[in-house]
Amino acid sequence: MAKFVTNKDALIEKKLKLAVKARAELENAHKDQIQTLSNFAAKLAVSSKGQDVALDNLLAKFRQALSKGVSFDDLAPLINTITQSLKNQESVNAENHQKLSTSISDAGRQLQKLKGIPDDTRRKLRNLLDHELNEVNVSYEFLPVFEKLIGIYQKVLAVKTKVKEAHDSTTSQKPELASELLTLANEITFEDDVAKEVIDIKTTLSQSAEVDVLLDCAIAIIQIIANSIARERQSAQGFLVSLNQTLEELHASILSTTNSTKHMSAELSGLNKQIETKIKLLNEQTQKATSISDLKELVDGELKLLRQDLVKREQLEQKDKADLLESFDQINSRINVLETKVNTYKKRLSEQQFKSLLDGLTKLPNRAAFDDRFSQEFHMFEQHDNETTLVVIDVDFFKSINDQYGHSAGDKTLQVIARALKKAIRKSDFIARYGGEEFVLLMPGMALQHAQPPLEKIRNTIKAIPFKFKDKQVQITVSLGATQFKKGDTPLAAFDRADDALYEAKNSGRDRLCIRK
Ligand SMILES: Nc1nc2c(ncn2[C@@H]2O[C@H](COP(=O)(O)OP(=O)(O)OP(=O)(O)O)[C@@H](O)[C@H]2O)c(=O)[nH]1
Repeated sequence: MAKFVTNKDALIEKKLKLAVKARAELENAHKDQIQTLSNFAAKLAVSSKGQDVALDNLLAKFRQALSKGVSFDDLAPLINTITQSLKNQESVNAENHQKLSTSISDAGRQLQKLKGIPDDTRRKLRNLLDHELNEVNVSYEFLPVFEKLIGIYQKVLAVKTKVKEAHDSTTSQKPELASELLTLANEITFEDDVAKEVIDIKTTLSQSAEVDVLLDCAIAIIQIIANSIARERQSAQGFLVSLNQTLEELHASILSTTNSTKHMSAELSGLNKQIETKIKLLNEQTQKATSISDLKELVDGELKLLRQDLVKREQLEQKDKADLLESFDQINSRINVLETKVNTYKKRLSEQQFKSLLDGLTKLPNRAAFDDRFSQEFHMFEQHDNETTLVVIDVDFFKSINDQYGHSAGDKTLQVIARALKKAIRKSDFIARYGGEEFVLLMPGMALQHAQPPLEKIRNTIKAIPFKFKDKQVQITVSLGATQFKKGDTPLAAFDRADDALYEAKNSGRDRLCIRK
């Protein structure tokens, strides 16, 4: 019996041991599973960290629950929520993937539209957009595509920056230079045959301030001036040559007259001597004559000879006179020719001088003429206290006329305004084009206090001109700044005062007259 019991106990003990071992193995397996699950949750948390804060929190909670040994039943709702959140994340990821693909594609296509991309870069870009981008399935695969696209962008940028730098260095803007050249073009009076060329240059200058364009214009202006100087020099040389020729002819005429006169007088004195000798001989012979008939015969013969000599002498004298007269006539006509030539040249010179004081466009006196007259009037004021009003007149918004209707419309406007100004002032006043769209008016003998009505009249006259551009009625106004010479002034101070008054007129709304005492 004891043996039976022992055997039974041993069996139970064995079974128990087996059961304990199995339980331990089960517990270990469970532990392993929990560990694996925990590791998985940790990995998941790391890999999806930052995508969604709620998912991050859920996964952290899950790992905590696992490490605390919460039962699977308690974990089930958490796992459900996580699964749902992961699903949501999936669709967000798919959407992001699509967005990323579209934005890479858009960026690339935009780049493709640029001109001047090197061929191999353009090829790489095409391949990236047409193939490589389509092969991307998961977001991280975008990274190499991105890198390539950025590389292409950098290359294109480098090419474009170089081109722009080169472009910038040659096409920098110099508006002050443009305006100086325009003033120069306005001040020089050109011959009619280059007028069109000058208008074109002025149009270009008013539309562009790029250094390249300015250089072209400057060269064109220099060429026109050089041609005009060459023409002038040629004509001066021509004049000198013909003057020289005429002088030589004159010299030759005088010389030949003197020679022939000398020759004639030698012939005449020879003839006179001959006549004298004959008379002397006749005298001697008459004294020697013995009879009247001898005498008669002798005298007759000698008288005949003498008459011949006298006729010859008379002829010689007449010829001498005629030659002399003819020669004087010749000299006279040559002198006349010379005089005409000199007069023509003198006239031409004075015309040139006059021309250089006239503004080519408006035909009003130019700035040089104004400066001259201004200092004269100022001098008169200093000497005689002559009351003189000085006015600066500027066309309002003139630039916009050029911009909207073209430079030649602007030129025409200036001509019309200049004519109107000239007509509106007194005979004793002096108006000049100071430059651009600015005019200056000197009113000698006019006190500032009396100048207002005529100046307002001028302003209204200009305002009333019915300008029409491109079939559009356009009103053009001017602003005026006026002052009067006063004791202790310098010309510059007076001018600055008028200019300040103009500035005030411009700043207070234009189309008005402002006065500075
Ligand atoms: N057509 C033409 N334009 C000229 C001439 N001389 C100067 N200009 C232009 O006149 C314009 C003057 O412009 P701004 O000085 O800005 O003055 P504005 O447009 O009249 O404006 P405000 O004076 O301020 O009322 C510039 O665009 C010059 O290019 C010229 O002889 N003919």
